[in-house]
Amino acid sequence: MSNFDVLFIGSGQGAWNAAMPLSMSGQKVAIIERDKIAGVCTNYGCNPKIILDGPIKVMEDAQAYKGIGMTSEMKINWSELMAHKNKVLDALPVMLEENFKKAGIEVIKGEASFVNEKTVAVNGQEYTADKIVIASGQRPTPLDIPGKEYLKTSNEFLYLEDLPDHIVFVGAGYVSMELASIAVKVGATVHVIQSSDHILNEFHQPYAQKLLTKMQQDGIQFHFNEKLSKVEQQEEQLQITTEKGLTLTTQLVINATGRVPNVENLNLEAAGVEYNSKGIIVDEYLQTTQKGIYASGDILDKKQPRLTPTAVFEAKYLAASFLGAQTQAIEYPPIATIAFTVPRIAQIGVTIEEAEATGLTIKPIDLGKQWDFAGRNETEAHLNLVYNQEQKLVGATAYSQEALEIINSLTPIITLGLTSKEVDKLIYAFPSFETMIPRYLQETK
Ligand SMILES: Cc1cc2nc3c(=O)[nH]c(=O)nc-3n(C[C@H](O)[C@H](O)[C@H](O)COP(=O)(O)OP(=O)(O)OC[C@H]3O[C@@H](n4cnc5c(N)ncnc54)[C@H](O)[C@@H]3O)c2cc1C
Ligand SMILES: NC(=O)c1ccc[n+]([C@@H]2O[C@H](COP(=O)([O-])OP(=O)(O)OC[C@H]3O[C@@H](n4cnc5c(N)ncnc54)[C@H](O)[C@@H]3O)[C@@H](O)[C@H]2O)c1
Repeated sequence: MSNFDVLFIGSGQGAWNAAMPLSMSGQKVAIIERDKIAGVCTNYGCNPKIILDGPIKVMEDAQAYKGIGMTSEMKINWSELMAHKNKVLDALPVMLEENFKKAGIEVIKGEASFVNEKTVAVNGQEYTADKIVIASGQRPTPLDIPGKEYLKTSNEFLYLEDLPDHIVFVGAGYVSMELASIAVKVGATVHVIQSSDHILNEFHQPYAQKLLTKMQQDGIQFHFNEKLSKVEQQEEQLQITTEKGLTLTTQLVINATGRVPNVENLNLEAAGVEYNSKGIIVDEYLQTTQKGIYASGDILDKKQPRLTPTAVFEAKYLAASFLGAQTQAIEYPPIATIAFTVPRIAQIGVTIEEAEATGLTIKPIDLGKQWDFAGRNETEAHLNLVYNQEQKLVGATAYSQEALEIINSLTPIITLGLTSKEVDKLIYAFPSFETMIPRYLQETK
C-alpha cells in the first residue's frame, strides 16, 4: 500500500494543472489514468480537432479572395493531414508523462475504483491519500438504439486514416458542427440529424442561424426535428433510419448527442461521494460530499461551460487551496467560449440575450463593412458588444473567421473591467482588430 498527500483520478487538464505545482512544492502526488495520458483535450478533443481544422481555415480564408486575386483551387489530402496530426500529437502523452515523472509525480496506469474514502484500488493494488481529486471527465452519451454497435464518436473521427465519402453526424452541438465543417471541406457528403430545430444551443441564435445558412451553402444537409432510431449494416454500407422514417445510406455515423460524466466505475458509493446525471456534486470549494475528496474539470456538476480553460482554472484553484495559498470559495471569471466552425462563433461575459433581459446597452458592429474585414473579403462578420450602466464593456459575441482573436483580445478588458482611459495606455501592433478597441469603448451609442 502506497500513501500519497494527493491522489488524482484522471490525467487530463483538470488533474495535471494541480498535480504539477503540488508535486513541485514537495507534496507526494500520484495520477491514475486508464487511457492515454493527458486526457480528452490532448488526445480526443481540442488539439487533434484544431490541427485538422488548420487547413480548413486556410482554405476558407484563401477562397474569399477568389475573383479578387486568388486563382488556384485548394484541396486537402486527409490521410496526409491525419498522419501529420498524429506525428505532432502522438508525442504529447509521452512527453507529458515524462514531465510528470520528472516533477516527481507517480503515474499509475489502470482504472481507479474507491475502496473507501481514503483508499483507491487500481489493478488490485490499493493506494491511500490524505486528499483525492476526481478529475475523470466525460465521454460521449451512448445511444441505446438497434445497431448502436455501428455508431462511432468524435474519438474515432479524430483518428480516421481515410475520410469516408458519406458521413452522418447525429446531434448539432459543438462536436458535430466543428467536425462536419471539417469533413465537408475535405470533400465528404455530410448529413446532420438533429433532434431540435436549431444548431449550437449555447450560442446567440441569430448568429447560429447565419452559420447554418453558410454550412448549407457549403453542402451540409440538415435534418431537423429528427431522432436516430436504427442503424443497419447493408453489405459495405450502413443504413440509418430516424423515428419519423427518414432513411439514409452512409459509410460512417458519428454519435455526437452530448457527453456524460465518467462516474460509473469509480464505486463512488464506497467513498460517500454523491453525484447525479450531470456529474459529481461539490461545494464552492470544489469539495465533494465527502471531506478530503475533491473534484475538478468536466466531471463536476456545474453551470460553467465544460471546457479546458475551466478545468485548468479549477485545477489551479485546488492546488492553491491545498498549498494554503487560497482560502476563498472559487470565483470564476468570465469564460470565453468558441465554436471552431467556418466561420467561428465566440462569446464572453454577458450574452446578448442576458443583456436584452436586463436592459443593458447592446452595440452591434457590422465588422464586415470595416476596411480590414472588407479587405479580406469577409463581408459577413459581426460583433455585438454589451455595456453595463457605467458604460463598461461586460460582454461580447462575435461571428467571424477571426472570432477567436476578437474575443481573446476583449477578454482582458472585460475580465479586468478596464476603462477606455486604461485601454488607451495599450499600444497594439497595427493594422489589427485590437487597435479599434479604444474606439468601441468610447462610442457606446
Ligand atoms: C471533440 C472535442 C473537442 C473539444 N474541443 C475543445 C476546444 O476546442 N476548447 C476547449 O476549451 N474544450 C474543448 N473540448 C472540451 C475539453 O476537451 C474538456 O473540457 C477537457 O478535456 C476537460 O478536462 P478534464 O481533465 O476535466 O477531463 P478529461 O480530459 O476528460 O480527462 C479525464 C481523464 O480521466 C480518465 N479516467 C476516467 N475515469 C477513470 C478511472 N476510473 N480511472 C482512471 N482514469 C479515469 C479518462 O481516461 C481521461 O483521460 C472538446 C471536447 C471534445 C470531446
Ligand atoms: N470548441 C469547444 O470548446 C468544444 C468543442 C467540442 C466539444 N466541446 C465540449 O463538449 C461538449 C459536448 O459537445 P456535443 O456536441 O457532444 O454536445 P452538445 O450538448 O453541445 O450537443 C448535442 C446535440 O445533440 C442533440 N441531440 C441529443 N440527442 C439527440 C438524438 N437522439 N438525435 C439527434 N440529436 C440529438 C442535442 O439537441 C444537441 O443539440 C460541449 O458542451 C463542450 O463542453 C467543446
